[in-house]
Amino acid sequence: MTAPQHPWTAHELTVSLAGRLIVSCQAPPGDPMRDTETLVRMARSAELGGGAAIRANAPEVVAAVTAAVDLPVIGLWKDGGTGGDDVYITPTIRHALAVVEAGAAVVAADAGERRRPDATTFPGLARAVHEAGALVMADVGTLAEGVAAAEAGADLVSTTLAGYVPGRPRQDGPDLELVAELAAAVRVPVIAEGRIRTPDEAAAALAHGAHGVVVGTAITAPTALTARFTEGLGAHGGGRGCARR
Ligand SMILES: CC(=O)N[C@H](C=O)[C@@H](O)[C@H](O)[C@H](O)COP(=O)(O)O
Repeated sequence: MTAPQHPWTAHELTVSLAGRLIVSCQAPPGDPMRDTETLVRMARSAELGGGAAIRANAPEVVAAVTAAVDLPVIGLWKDGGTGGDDVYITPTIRHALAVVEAGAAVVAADAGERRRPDATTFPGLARAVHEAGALVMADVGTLAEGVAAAEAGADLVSTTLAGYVPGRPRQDGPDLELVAELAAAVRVPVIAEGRIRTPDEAAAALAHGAHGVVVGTAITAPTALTARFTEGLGAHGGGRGCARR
């Protein structure tokens, strides 16, 4: 196994993320932004804007982003169904080691106990990633998952899956209650992630005990952001003088 290009210690990573922004540079399947060079440009913009780390999906993108920015890259590999029953964020040790091989300083992986394509468990995956020289971010959806992930050796616990897997309602904004509960329950840094739409919400996450915040859609997803505006216009009326409702 090749050693990662940026071998960060857990302590160094913790210090570098304190109170800071991690920018998730991803695009869904079929989106015009789902292109490695485009995602690299997003990552470089995020670095220029003061981001402290980049979150990126798939080995090819992780490798390209790692080569292009001077920040720690939190890599993942989405594979499989996204229906809530299956683990799709770095579901197996094979996926995790490919992300390490691509140069990620940190591997983000679903820490849940839902269905996986093989016999991988999150504790086994965390061990394998550590042995390969990288750190582990546990993507969790509930307090219990976060506590178990920290016990299993996760270096960071992130609220990535809150509202997307069973256990928590999906809110419009971030699940700040879960952030606070996790921060009180685990000793590793808690990262607030999921549906953070504004700088105020990012600051609120820190005030609720988050060590750092991940923002994706609100920074790097023009299709979703455009749809938010077009839906807003659709809901509140048409052009001048045009009463639509
Ligand atoms: C649930 C899931 O699969 N989340 C993914 C995890 O990598 C990404 O699709 C999100 O964009 C990321 O978590 C950041 O969240 P938001 O885009 O809401 O700021």
